[in-house]
Amino acid sequence: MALEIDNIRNQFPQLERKVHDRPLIYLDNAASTLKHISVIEALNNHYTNDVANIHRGVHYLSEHGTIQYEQTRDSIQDLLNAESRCEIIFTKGTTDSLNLVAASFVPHYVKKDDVILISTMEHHSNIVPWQIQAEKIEAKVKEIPITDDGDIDEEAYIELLKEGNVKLVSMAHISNSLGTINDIKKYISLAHDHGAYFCVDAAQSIAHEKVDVQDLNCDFLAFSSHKMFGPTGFGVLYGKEKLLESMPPYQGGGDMIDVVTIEKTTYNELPHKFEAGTPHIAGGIGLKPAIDFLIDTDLNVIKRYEKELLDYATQKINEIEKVQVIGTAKQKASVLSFVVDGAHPHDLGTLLDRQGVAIRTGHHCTQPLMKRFNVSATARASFSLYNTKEEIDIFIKALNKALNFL
Ligand SMILES: Cc1ncc(COP(=O)(O)O)c(CN[C@@H](CS)C(=O)O)c1O
Repeated sequence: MALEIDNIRNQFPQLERKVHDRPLIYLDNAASTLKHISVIEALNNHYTNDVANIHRGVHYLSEHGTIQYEQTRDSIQDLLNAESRCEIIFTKGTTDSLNLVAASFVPHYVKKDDVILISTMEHHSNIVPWQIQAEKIEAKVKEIPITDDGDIDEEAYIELLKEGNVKLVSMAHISNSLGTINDIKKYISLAHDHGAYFCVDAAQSIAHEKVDVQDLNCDFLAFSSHKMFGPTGFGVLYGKEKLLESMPPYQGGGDMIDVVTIEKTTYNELPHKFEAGTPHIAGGIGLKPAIDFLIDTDLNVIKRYEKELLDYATQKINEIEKVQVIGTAKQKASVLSFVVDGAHPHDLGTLLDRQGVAIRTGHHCTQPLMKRFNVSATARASFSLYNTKEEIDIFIKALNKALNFL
């Protein structure tokens, strides 16, 4: 089965627009993807016809909204092949999900001098929450080094596990700065062999390849709605049921309680124990059509197509003198980071923008990784299933024009 690109592109209205009087060439999908038309329609319909609070109302609008919101949970359970719907916790996004695990799991499972392992390539939201919690209990956050290609240094990883006291490993499935696809199924098994739990940052993989949490056997997995064609401000934490049952609540408030007295409170069952207060109802309802679109489009087909785009873009950019691609792992997803001698990424990004091409420039919230490669920033093009080789040709032509200008 091949992607019908013209049909796909017609489902993303933003592709119609121009910027600086040029057709938009949107290559910043690792930051946030465009929104599928069904998501836009669902949000508009909700705010036009169905607004009400959910979970506690006894009137039609509240019950209708609750059913729609909870249908998203069922869809995510299917998407992830999770054993139970109560393993699907709704959050504000990947950052919130990782902070939830750090705030609730670490104080309960990690003690003084224990170790939390993260890799050099991690996003700041998969570094700082662990530092904040580890500091409180005098636990240690240690770094899994990466190779010059941007792969996990597997020997070093195993040595760190063998040193003992590792209670948790937290790692990106796919690097947002390098595009490296980590062999997390192997790394999860290694962590478990050494008595450690494993948290997967799936922010960059959920919309680019099939993620099966039972096959991976991960303990936690986090991702954001806005990186999979859905609304911003909404995300998911998957956690194994037994683990989530054993963890204290993340935040206190409405919905997460059973009985409240001034002296003491008992908590609601999963998943609600971790979902305090009125949630982003529209975000939850708006995410379901995005999931339906992903499942209907077939993630294996998406992965193959995006690999074609990445290989084409890499081949074309390598023809430009002075360009150095950062991130040359054998297994890569649709992220192309590069630097050019004598041209600051921000200048490149600005000149590309003037030609209608949207890429990301900067450290991409991965400052330890930038230091590892001795750069302060990179320019990053990131692709999705609605991008085309013709757009890549426009990007490369615009890049050459920018370089001639600088
Ligand atoms: C691997 C990874 N992990 C966590 C996050 C945070 O996602 P939030 O939805 O912001 O919570 C991101 C978001 N990376 C964006 C913004 S810096 C990028 O341009 O690369 C990510 O890529």
